[in-house]
Amino acid sequence: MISAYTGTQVRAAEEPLLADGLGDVLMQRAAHGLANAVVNELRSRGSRLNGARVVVLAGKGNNGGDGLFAGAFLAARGMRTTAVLTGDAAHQAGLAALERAGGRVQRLTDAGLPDLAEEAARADVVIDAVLGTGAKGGLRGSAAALVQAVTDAHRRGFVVACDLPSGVDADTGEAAAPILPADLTVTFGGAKNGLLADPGADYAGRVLVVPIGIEKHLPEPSLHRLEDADMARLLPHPSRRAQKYSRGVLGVVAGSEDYPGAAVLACRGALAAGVGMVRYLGPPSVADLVRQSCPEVVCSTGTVAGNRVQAWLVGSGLGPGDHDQLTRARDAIASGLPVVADAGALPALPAVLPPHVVLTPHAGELASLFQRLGHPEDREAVEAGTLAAARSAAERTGATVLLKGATTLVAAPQGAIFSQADGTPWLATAGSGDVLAGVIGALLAQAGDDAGRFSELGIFADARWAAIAALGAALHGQAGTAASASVSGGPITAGRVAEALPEIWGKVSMLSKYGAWKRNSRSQPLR
Ligand SMILES: NC(=O)C1=CN([C@@H]2O[C@H](COP(=O)(O)OP(=O)(O)OC[C@H]3O[C@@H](n4cnc5c(N)ncnc54)[C@H](O)[C@@H]3O)[C@@H](O)[C@H]2O)[C@@H](O)CC1
Ligand SMILES: [K+]
Repeated sequence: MISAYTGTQVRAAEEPLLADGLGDVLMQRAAHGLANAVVNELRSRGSRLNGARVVVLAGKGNNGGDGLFAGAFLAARGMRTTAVLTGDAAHQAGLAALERAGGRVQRLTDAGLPDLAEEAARADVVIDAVLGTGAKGGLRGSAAALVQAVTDAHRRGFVVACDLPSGVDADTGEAAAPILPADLTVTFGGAKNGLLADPGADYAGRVLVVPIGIEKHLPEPSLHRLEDADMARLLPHPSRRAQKYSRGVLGVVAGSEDYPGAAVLACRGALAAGVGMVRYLGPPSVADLVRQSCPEVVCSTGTVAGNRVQAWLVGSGLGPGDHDQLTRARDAIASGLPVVADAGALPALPAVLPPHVVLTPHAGELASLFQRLGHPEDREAVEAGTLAAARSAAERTGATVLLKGATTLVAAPQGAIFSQADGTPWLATAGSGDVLAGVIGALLAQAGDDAGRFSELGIFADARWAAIAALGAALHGQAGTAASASVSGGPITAGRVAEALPEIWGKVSMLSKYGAWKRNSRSQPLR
């Protein structure tokens, strides 16, 4: 599991070491990690180290200090290193080290700005060390103008952000333009929340965490990302004596005369995600289409109360006029069973919900939900602060909220947050969300009552609903990526995502089987 922290949490973890006079040591470790990452990146690109041109944009705080010391390491390895001091001051020891190692120092002035921007654009590596966790707001003045000019220029090299791209808020992922998009962010002590939430993640590139010795002082992380090994442990597996009912039955209330395909795609997503059985409830014409497309699904026009299931999926492909379907959606919520509530169900639900209801809005739907709750926010505001929006929606509704996007965030009402970014932009295609709802519904039906499986990973009680939704987002994202890879990175349809999912499930599960094999391989043979 990848853990992330607010800037404040990381700074608090540094405190005991700073109190012991180890501030310089921490900075050396950070700078060394940064310089190593630059060297590795140059090597992996087949570039020569000796003579490589490095430009360090250095602010006046400790982030600039990290950048200057890293520049000193690189200059000592024979790289032509220039530090551009963007503020009215600079970290003195870092500056001295850089100069001792043979680096050049330039102070940023309005007159010199075009030449310095040109030098950065021509460099093999630009290190962005202007602002770190101590920043208040974004870049200003000539530093902002320089970063804008370097961003606009046709660059030949790559950009490495020191701790985080300057202008990204470490705690929230909010982005104050201009920001130099990084190819790689080297972050110290622990990942920052803002690197794993949009829009900050847009600027971070790959994220590398460099340990600096504060790790044992870090508190509980404020954000988690499931990795394959976690997924392997969380994915349900049928017991030897399983039968279809014991494996979990999902009831699906989706699709309408106007959007019948949503029902089919939701059912296909659920069937691909290991559920024992899918029961579909909806209008006769949609039920007919579901029967033809997915003969495995048991269809009826009945009521929620008349169908025995372990979880419900409601809302995909429903409009405000679909009264019978919306009544079923509300009945499903009232049943007390786990529910994934998507799309058309979102405006029709009670204002206060339990954590085992998982809402799956995109940014526009979340903005509408806020308006309905009397807290007007527009889509742009949600997109500008996805972490805060997801968290606030979960707090206000009491439900688990999954906010769809390039980075999908899942917020539990008690505060746990998961961030998954396993997908491809090709997943932004009609019907993709219906498949996702199906996958999450299937997981709720199979794993909802298995709290122990989650507590083994330190995910307790009501946070498990968020973990299930994050697991669904990860499977769906990986399936989309695999589907696109199977057509050499080309476009995909939602149906292909469902088709690709069982193999992703199998591959991820092999990780846990491999773990079991390793354990067995150390034990005595049976005969
Ligand atoms: N505290 C420590 O011991 C360590 C800190 N580290 C580095 O230090 C960074 C944090 O350092 P600082 O607390 O000095 O903060 P920053 O380096 O993020 O910058 C804050 C400095 O810039 C000024 N400033 C704040 N907002 C600004 C803005 N919008 N525009 C222009 N100037 C602004 C502040 O007055 C302050 O001088 C981390 O991100 C990390 O890179 C690492 O060296 C590891 C150890
Ligand atoms: K930075």
